[in-house]
Amino acid sequence: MYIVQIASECAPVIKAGGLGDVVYGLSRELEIRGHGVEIILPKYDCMRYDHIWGLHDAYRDLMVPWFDGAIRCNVECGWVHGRLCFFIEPLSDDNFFNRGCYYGCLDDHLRFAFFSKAALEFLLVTNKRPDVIHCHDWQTGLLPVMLFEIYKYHGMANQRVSYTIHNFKHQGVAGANVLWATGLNNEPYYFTEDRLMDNKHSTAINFMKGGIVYSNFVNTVSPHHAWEARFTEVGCGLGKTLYDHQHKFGGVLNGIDYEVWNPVVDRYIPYHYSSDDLKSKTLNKKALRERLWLKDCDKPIICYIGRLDDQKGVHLVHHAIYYALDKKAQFVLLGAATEPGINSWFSHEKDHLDSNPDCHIELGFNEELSHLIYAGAEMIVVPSNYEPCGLTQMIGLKYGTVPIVRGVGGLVNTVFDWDYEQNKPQEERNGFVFYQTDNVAIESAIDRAIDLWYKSPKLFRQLMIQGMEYDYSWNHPGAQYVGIYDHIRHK
Ligand SMILES: Nc1ncnc2c1ncn2[C@@H]1O[C@H](COP(=O)(O)OP(=O)(O)O[C@H]2O[C@H](CO)[C@@H](O)[C@H](O)[C@H]2O)[C@@H](O)[C@H]1O
Repeated sequence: MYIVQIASECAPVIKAGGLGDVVYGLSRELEIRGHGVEIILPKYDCMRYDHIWGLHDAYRDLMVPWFDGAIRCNVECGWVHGRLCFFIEPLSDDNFFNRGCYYGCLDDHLRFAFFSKAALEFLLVTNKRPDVIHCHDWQTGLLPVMLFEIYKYHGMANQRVSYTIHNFKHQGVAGANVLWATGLNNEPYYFTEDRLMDNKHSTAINFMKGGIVYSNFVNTVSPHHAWEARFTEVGCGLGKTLYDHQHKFGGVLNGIDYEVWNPVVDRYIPYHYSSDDLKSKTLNKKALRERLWLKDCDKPIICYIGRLDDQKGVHLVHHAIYYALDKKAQFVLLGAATEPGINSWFSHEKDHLDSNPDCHIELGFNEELSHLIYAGAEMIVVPSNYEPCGLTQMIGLKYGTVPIVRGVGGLVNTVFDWDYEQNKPQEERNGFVFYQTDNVAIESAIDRAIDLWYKSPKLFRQLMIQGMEYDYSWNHPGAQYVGIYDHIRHK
């Protein structure tokens, strides 16, 4: 099959969070399975050019219709760790992707509507006719709308779209001007409940809803979150739309790329190790302490790695820091906040804890450091309010870093409580799970983990090894996506 992934991120060249990991890891798995894969991305000024090999012109002067005129684009292509990527660069005063950031601009809806339109134009004029176009998140939600309402009539009638939702919170809710910009000119036609009209604001359109309505198959990134999105408030207003389209909606658990996230081969950690040899994990712990100026002592290290965002349960992350320190553990946090309030809150905590020899707070995005933290820490907290899949607990498992998670979304599908899991025997349990959102809930899970570390080191070690032996690679999800592609191709 010939598959084109269209997304706003692809790790490690463009990565703000887990979306980037998934686009890269899934593409690699599909290639291993013998399929042809290309990836179309925006050409941001701030992407990691050092991860692109052989960047060169692929198409010049691509004219992309936009409002009453057109925007001229160049398309460049190069290899990102073996994956063929096309980067779209619009050349207009809008400067859509030359802003020193990936997201967070007031006109994000226009930036990514344009990107989706440009990606389709590029496929059209270069005669690329993929069997499946795989779109991701709200940024590309309008792409299937444009494909089936416009491009289908210009020679792209056989293309099918698979649409993956990584986060229901950000849906791309915008005014009608986007319709005019993208050539979806018939406003009354699109402004209906069964098409693009936002379920909460009847004067707005919703990109993600468009993706759900128009794509041939829609999925979110774990089976449990697929259920939550339909039946609870975490669908953020799209539950009814998902219900109406339930025949083509499901949950596919993400994988982890074990070429990138694997302590046996990880190129960012000083000591490689596997479940047979955990001594080298201790050497990484020492290296982590040296790097972050933490005291060398007989305490476990608990970490948090992730965006600092309401979704991630920042109040519990904050509480976990002080609670862990109180319970004779060290704490390392690596995170970036886009919201100014959360950013200044954690900056304040960083200043406050700066001289504490048991704690390090690193604010910002640092891919390399994240690998050393996964390798050096013994526990990772993931106290999310909601979590479509969650990659950090799966990476933690692979590195023998025991997850302490809140039982929501994909965390339910991947972490099984050492003490209380009913459906797995003791030798298949791999972490600690709590359910409520209050401090007491996370405290009791942290207590159980720290107690096991101090009082029963052999059992803690066994728990680490059990986690490392889980297979959360792309192997299984890769097969599921191929099944989906096959299904929609033959419909
Ligand atoms: N400051 C930092 N420095 C370095 N690395 C950092 C970092 N902050 C985060 N990361 C890395 O980014 C990734 C985050 O993965 P998450 O599963 O938490 O994704 P996120 O919530 O962004 O995405 C959404 O999409 C993913 C993919 O589908 C879903 O798993 C998830 O539930 C959903 O919310 C991990 O690889 C992590 O190591």
